[in-house]
Amino acid sequence: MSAHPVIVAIDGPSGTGKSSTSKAVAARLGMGYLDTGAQYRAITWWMLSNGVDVNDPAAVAAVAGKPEIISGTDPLAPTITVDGTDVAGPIRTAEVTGAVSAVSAVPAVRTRITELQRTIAAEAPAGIVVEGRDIGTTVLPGADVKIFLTADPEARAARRSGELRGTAPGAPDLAATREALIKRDAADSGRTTSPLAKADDATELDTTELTLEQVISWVITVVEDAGRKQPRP
Ligand SMILES: Nc1ncnc2c1ncn2[C@@H]1O[C@H](COP(=O)(O)OP(=O)(O)OP(=O)(O)O)[C@@H](O)[C@H]1O
Ligand SMILES: Nc1ccn([C@H]2C[C@H](O)[C@@H](COP(=O)(O)O)O2)c(=O)n1
Repeated sequence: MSAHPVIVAIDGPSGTGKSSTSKAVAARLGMGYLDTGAQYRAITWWMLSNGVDVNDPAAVAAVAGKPEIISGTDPLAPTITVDGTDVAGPIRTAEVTGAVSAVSAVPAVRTRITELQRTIAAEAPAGIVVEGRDIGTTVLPGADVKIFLTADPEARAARRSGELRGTAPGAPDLAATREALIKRDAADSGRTTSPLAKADDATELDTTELTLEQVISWVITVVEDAGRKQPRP
């Protein structure tokens, strides 16, 4: 038996497979799952819905504490609400995707969301897989397992493009998708506060040539090894 519930941090750029991998690992190991990108999207959705200028950091900071964001951590049915409204669909629109990097760069937003993330992780009874951009570096620097997923932009764009074509008529083509994800990664890596970065003690896995199932199996092995290494109570 583990001394404490295992905490797993999975970071990386957009489209590297963080969500798909984290959900599957958490489901198979009976752990919780937290999509931190969904939280930043939720606060961005609230700003847009309330007429806040998302390109004005002071305006965003002034109201960052207002929305109540609640994340459900069942990996088989993750949920996200803002002030009681289910926003799982609306946070995936192009408008939110286009604004989320600006909103998530505001320090007051990061402080607020980081606090939520730490509380959720600390209260997860069976451990949790938390995925995002700064989990291993800033949110949970003491995580038991830290993984940083990468993949080349072509592979990531092809994955995203296929996904968008399946769900959105008139979705952008491969080149536009590639440009958009490179632009978002640059904004997320270039911000001053808690940028997208690999923690020094994270293990990097390039998923370009791997199937999703291969990535999931590799992560499960790493997590199980970490669980075995924990001191017995
Ligand atoms: N190794 C893989 N091989 C092929 N397709 C993959 C692989 N990993 C993930 N995918 C697919 O790529 C798409 C993007 O994956 P996912 O949403 O998990 O990435 P992400 O890193 O969480 O992205 P974001 O940060 O933008 O939310 C999904 O359609 C997923 O099924
Ligand atoms: N830990 C995190 C998670 C996400 N973000 C920001 C930056 C991303 O572009 C955006 C959306 O994330 P996605 O849904 O694509 O995973 O949220 C962040 O700053 N820190």
